[in-house]
Amino acid sequence: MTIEVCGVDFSRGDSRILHDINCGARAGEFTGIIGPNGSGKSTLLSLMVRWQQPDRGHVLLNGRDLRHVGRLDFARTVAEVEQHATTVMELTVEQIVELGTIPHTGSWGRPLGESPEEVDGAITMLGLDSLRHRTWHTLSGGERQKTQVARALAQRPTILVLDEPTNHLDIAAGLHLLGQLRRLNLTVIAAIHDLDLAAMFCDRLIVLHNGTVHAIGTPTEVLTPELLAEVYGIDAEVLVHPRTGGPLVVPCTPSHQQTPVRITA
Ligand SMILES: Nc1ncnc2c1ncn2[C@@H]1O[C@H](COP(=O)(O)OP(=O)(O)OP(=O)(O)O)[C@@H](O)[C@H]1O
Repeated sequence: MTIEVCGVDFSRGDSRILHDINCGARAGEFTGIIGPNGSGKSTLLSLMVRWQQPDRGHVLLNGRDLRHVGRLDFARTVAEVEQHATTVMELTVEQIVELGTIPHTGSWGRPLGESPEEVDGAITMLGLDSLRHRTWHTLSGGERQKTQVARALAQRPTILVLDEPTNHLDIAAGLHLLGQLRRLNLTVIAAIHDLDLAAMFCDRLIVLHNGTVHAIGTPTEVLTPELLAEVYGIDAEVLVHPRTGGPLVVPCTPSHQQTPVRITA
C-alpha cells in the first residue's frame, strides 16, 4: 500500500500553507517528515487522512484518489494518531484501544471483558498492560501517546500516519515505540522532530520548508550540514553514527552564543 501526494496546494484564508507538494510513502517503508515548526508537516498529514481537502492536486491511496475511497475501506486501511489526540469521554485505556477495531467489527455490542486479540496485542506491544483499566484523564502525557498508538494499531492498518509519535515519550520509550513500529513492516509516514531518531528509523525523509518540499531522500542523503543550515538555520556537524553508520546531527553553536538579541522595554 502506498500513499502519494501529487501537485497539492493548500491555503487557509490569506495563508498559503502548502505549495506544489509532490511526495509519498512507499509500501512497507518508514517515511519521516521533518522540517521546522510551521513548515506544514501536520497539514500535509491531515490531507493524507482526509481531515482536509487540497485546493489543488490530489492524494492517492494505492493509486486511487482519496476522494473516491469509501469511508470503511479507508478506515480499514489507514490509521492515524494526531499530534494532540484526546478523548472527550472518560474511557479506559482498553476501551480507547478497542475503538480502533470498529472498522472491522462494528463492535459496540461485544460482551464486557471480551477484548479481541488485536486489542490485547496492541496493549502489550505498547507496554500498557498495567494501565489497562485506568481512565484517560489519569494518564501521563507519554501514557496517553502510547494509548493512541495502540488504538491505531488495533485498527489493523496497512498504512499508519503519525504526527510526532515520540511526543511526550522519554528516550527509551521513543526508541521502543519506533523499533516496534519498524518490526511490523507497515507503511508508516510520521512527522518527527528528533532528527537523530528520524535518521535511525526512517528509510526516507521528506523535508518540508515554508510549505514546500525542500528535499526527499535517505537520511544520509538529506541530513547534511548545508541542508540543516538552509532549513533550520543552524550550524551543525553531521557525524557518522558509530553503530548504525547513519547520520548523527550535532548542533555546534548554542543559540545563546549566536547573534545577541536585545530586548527593549
Ligand atoms: N486554519 C489555519 N489558518 C491559518 N493558518 C494556519 C491554519 N492551520 C495551520 N496554519 C498555519 O500553517 C502553517 C503550517 O502548520 P502545521 O501545523 O502544518 O506546521 P507543522 O510543520 O506541523 O508545525 P509544528 O512542527 O509546529 O507542529 C503554520 O504557519 C500554521 O500557523
